Amino acid sequence: MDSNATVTPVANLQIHPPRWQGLDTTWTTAAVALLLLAITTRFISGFLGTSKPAQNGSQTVPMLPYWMPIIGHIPQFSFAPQSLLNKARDAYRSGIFSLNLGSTTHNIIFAPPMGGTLMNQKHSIANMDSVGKHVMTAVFGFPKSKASMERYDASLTGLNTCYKHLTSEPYLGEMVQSTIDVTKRNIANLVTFSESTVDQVAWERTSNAETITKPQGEQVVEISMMPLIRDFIAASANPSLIGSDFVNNNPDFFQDLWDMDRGFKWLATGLPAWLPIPQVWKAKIARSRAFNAVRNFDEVMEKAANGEDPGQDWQDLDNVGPVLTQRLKLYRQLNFNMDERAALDLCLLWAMNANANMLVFWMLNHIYADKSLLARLREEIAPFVHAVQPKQLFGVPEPPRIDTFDHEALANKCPLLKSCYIESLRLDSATWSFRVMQEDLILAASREKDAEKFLLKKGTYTHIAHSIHHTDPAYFDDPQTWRADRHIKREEEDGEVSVNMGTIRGGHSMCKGRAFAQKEALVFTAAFISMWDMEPVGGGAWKLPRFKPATGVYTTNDDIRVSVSRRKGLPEA
Ligand code: HEM
Repeated sequence: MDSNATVTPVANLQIHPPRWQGLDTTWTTAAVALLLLAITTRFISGFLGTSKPAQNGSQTVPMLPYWMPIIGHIPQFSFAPQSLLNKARDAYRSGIFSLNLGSTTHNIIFAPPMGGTLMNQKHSIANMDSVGKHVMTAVFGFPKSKASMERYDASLTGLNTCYKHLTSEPYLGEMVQSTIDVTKRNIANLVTFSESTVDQVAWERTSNAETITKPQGEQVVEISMMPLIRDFIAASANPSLIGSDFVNNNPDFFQDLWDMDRGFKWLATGLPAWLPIPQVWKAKIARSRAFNAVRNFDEVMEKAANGEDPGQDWQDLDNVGPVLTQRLKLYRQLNFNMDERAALDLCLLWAMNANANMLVFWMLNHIYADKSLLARLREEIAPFVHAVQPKQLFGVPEPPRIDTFDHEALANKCPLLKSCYIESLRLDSATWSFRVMQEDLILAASREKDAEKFLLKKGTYTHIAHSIHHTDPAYFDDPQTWRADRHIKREEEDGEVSVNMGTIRGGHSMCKGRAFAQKEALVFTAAFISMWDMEPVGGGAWKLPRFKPATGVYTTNDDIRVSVSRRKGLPEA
């Protein structure tokens, strides 16, 4: 041993456990405590959550057991909602269960009879007013002042009355005809085969279009299908609601609307824009631009109503649709300011575009993925939608066009097309209806005399989760498969064919635009398949994009590149 080495006296040696070892013990204790808490909570919530007898022969709504006090089902509901809901659907066959979300009770209904009864309740029993107001202010920018809120309350009945201009004749027919007129003009230019973006149409520019000349000389356009369909429909349907001037004067409006829709839940949180959360400020910037565009439109409408010149960009205000012209009268009557008008109209524009455009996108995916279905649909609609190839004049090739378009026949004489629409409502959307219980309400699980009855307590929240019913194997055979003719019923005696929604609701039953939505979906689908062929870029089987949850109809993050070409073999005009 080195004589210079210092010797540590053994008696003074103190052994300190390393710092990490102390932490380890704390973690282990915490983990054991957490585990015990979870097991106890699971046991107690399982016991307390069972259905118990309640007033007038009813029983309480059973609650799914959970593992954590206070937060309850929030973790599973946030990260894997569909599997949580499907598991609960299979466990509670009466059609109702409840969840604990942050110590508030949320009843989830998936049996159609209970859903229907709840939706038909008066506002004094079940309503969504508080949520509606929150969404209107946080998402659409309605002013929060007391005076604005009072005007909002005062307008609700009038706003509802205005919706008759969206749902009934002759207004509905006028809107559908206006959409057809624009679509007939636009569909010939779904893709223009222009190499330069300057010469392309708006929906091509947002879809990254590339013109390709094939070895045989045929030209095709490779393009992103989702923005193509979504933006084409926006440009072609919205003039029927808000007039052609608004659509022409605001070429970027719909991009802002999509950004807003993408950030919908972030806007709904009400978080301020200065927080370093990109989704919040992106959605707020988009909302602010979209809001200003609509506000400008509302100012122009007011000017025109006062007999003033609205300016040279606004010379076609007479084609603004019936709902908004009717709303203008209400706004003036109730002295609405421009911010209030803009928020309400922005909400309507969002409702018109957020679901319907994507629904057509999904329908077209299923249809083009199956060549035999595409051929059967083309045959079915041919008598009612005449796509023709005009004769070549003076050596100049003329693009094909649609000559006649019978939308009544599409709805009444094309069962396969209509069944495709219902099938996409069933499987390509996850709509959700929501009510706050203002009073106790007893709901029967079915229409049978001795059906089970459930008590929905005042102060709880009730949701109708349509998608849980739509994928319920007890109602739909092989529920996850999209089947084009699933909703066609053929009478045994006379072979008469009918197509109806059956128990499919999709929240659609409460949607004020449902009549228009169905008509436009049939019109757009018929227009696309009559005029254009689509193949996946690079050939091979069609790959369906993956769903991304949205506020209703699913959207997708997948970029589906398709090769679009003119349909061959159209009859000569
Ligand atoms: C297939 C496409 C569509 C689907 C799946 C759909 C779905 C829905 C749903 C689930 C609601 C909420 C219902 C509730 O729980 O109270 C709703 C409301 C609404 N929808 Fe639609 N919608 C579609 C198309 C449209 C279109 C094209 C328009 C406009 C032309 C429209 C206008 C409205 C309006 C104004 C409301 C609000 C009603 C209110 O304030 O009570 N919707 N829609």
